[in-house]
Amino acid sequence: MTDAPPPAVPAADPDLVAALRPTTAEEWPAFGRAMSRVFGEDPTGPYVDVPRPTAELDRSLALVEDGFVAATAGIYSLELTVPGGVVPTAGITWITVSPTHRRRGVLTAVMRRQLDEVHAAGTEPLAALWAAEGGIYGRFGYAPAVWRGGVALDPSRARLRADLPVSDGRTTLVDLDDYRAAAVPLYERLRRELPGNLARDSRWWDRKLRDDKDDRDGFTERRYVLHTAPDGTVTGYASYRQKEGWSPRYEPEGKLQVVDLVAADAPTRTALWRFLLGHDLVRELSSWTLGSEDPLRAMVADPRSVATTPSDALWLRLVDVGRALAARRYPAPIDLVLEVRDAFCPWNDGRWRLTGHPAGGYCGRTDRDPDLVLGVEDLAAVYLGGVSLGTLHRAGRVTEVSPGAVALASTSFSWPVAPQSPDPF
Ligand SMILES: CC(=O)SCCNC(=O)CCNC(=O)[C@H](O)C(C)(C)COP(=O)(O)OP(=O)(O)OC[C@H]1O[C@@H](n2cnc3c(N)ncnc32)[C@H](O)[C@@H]1OP(=O)(O)O
Repeated sequence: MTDAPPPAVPAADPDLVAALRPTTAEEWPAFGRAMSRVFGEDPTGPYVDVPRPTAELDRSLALVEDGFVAATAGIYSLELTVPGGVVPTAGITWITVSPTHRRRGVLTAVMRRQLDEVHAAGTEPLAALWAAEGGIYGRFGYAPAVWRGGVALDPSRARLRADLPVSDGRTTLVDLDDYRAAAVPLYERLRRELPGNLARDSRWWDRKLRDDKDDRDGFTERRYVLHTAPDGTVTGYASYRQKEGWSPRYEPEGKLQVVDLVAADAPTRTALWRFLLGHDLVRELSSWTLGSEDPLRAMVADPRSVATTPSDALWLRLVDVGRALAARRYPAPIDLVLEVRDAFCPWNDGRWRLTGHPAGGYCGRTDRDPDLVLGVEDLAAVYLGGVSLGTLHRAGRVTEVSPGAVALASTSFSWPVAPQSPDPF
């Protein structure tokens, strides 16, 4: 067993931690503009002077000095699908520190305050975020748990396999109201099957379906399609946008972006892709929404016809190791002692006995000898089943103390369906 010292984690300045406080509705115009300034964008749209309906100001944090908003942070109360269940999750957002205040430990103070408060409240064993840069959050125990595919293909060359199951339903273009009416209940029925999905109430659907011209990057407004079985049941939906383009020799160079695609079964998935790939004049079909293990690559006749550029999507942090590990299911039985290194959240640091099986899990403190030694960010990476613990072991990040423990844990932490994250927040 190796006994390497925990990685150096910046200590938070207690005065900075104490100076952070929630923002208010009156302060929102300054708070929102401070965020826009740091992200390098001009604030536009209806939510410049008032917060979006999804905002939770009581969970926000601001550092205000002489009326100047020097730092911002927020948390959304989310519900995340994990292998075999759904788990209340703190969705970390709005993280900015003014260039006037950089590298003085303000972010570290924000992370300290957020994780302490989420831990103390005891209702959210996980925290999650989308990272602006890959180097920011690892030191605080976060790791990418969902990877997105970055799919691109030329529909004039990519062919679906001839042996895919064929739907006897219909794919139809619909308006936004009909799309929403059908998509909301279908997503609600399916979201628990796919780790990485988030619960969406009407505020989050409003947000997801907003289609501001400023956000289209020259593409059309969104088009909406439903797939309906012969008995009228809606079994899938997709939304997409297009951009016209021509080469100097007047050859088509159009683009099509798939914004969303949900299918209840394989024939529906085939029908939706057949529809999307059937667009003439398009030479590049792309999607940033599909997960890195999306079935599409297995559906085409030539796997090289689908190019992928995977990148990290949802980052996860186990706020409370015991409760987080007990909240998911394990496809193969596991009974191991994990020695977890967590320098930033010492309440997690130490030995945990994990007993898991397909119907659930239990995880509690133990003083037995460990079978595996790993960092809390390694547990975050494998938690949704999208990253193999065996790979982290081969990378030198996980230490195997009991022979066979890596193979067992790798199998038990996996999940038959790879995670996806269609909702950046
Ligand atoms: C979930 C989201 O909202 S993602 C959005 C994140 N926000 C942005 O990217 C906006 C632009 N950037 C910023 O606002 C700031 O630079 C932040 C928030 C990234 C960092 O804030 P700071 O207060 O400067 O960070 P802080 O001083 O606490 O730094 C803590 C440690 O992280 C490191 N760090 C900070 N930013 C970065 C970065 N972008 N990449 C790599 N390391 C970083 C620091 O070097 C420091 O490590 P050290 O102690 O070993 O030197």
